[in-house]
Amino acid sequence: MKQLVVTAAVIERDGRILLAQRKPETHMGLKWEFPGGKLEWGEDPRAGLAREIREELGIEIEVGDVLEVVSHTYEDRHVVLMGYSCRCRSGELQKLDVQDVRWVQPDELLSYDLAPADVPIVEKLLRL
Ligand SMILES: Nc1nc2c([nH]c(=O)n2[C@H]2C[C@H](O)[C@@H](COP(=O)(O)OP(=O)(O)OP(=O)(O)O)O2)c(=O)[nH]1
Repeated sequence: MKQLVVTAAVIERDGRILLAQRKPETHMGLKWEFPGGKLEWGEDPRAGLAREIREELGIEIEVGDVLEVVSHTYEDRHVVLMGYSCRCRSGELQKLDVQDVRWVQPDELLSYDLAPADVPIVEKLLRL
């Protein structure tokens, strides 16, 4: 089984959180998640997360503290998912490598069809 280290951005703006929908042809296709992706070998996690967000959404973010770290085993892979609190710095949101995006009120996050590994991150967010 492969093991992936994945970073995810919990981006807050005006009290709402950004969710992204995965493209249909990917693992967990059409599930909603916090945008981000796999780290490259040797890459600093915050730099890797800023890179992924630039590539997927065309915006620059400020990556803050770790919100939660989740270990989740899917059928074919073990994912270590690191969720960071983030803010937008500049740029216009574009759907460069995501199916869709949505700014969501925190109390509505759990009504989305989330990637299962993301649920503990949402629960942590809701406890804060
Ligand atoms: N970016 C991101 N990925 C997540 C989250 N939750 C979660 O389980 N994942 C999983 C889905 C994927 O297996 C992996 C991230 O992979 P990715 O987004 O970089 O790339 P990918 O679809 O091309 O992956 P792959 O099929 O090529 O292995 O982590 C999340 O909140 N954000």
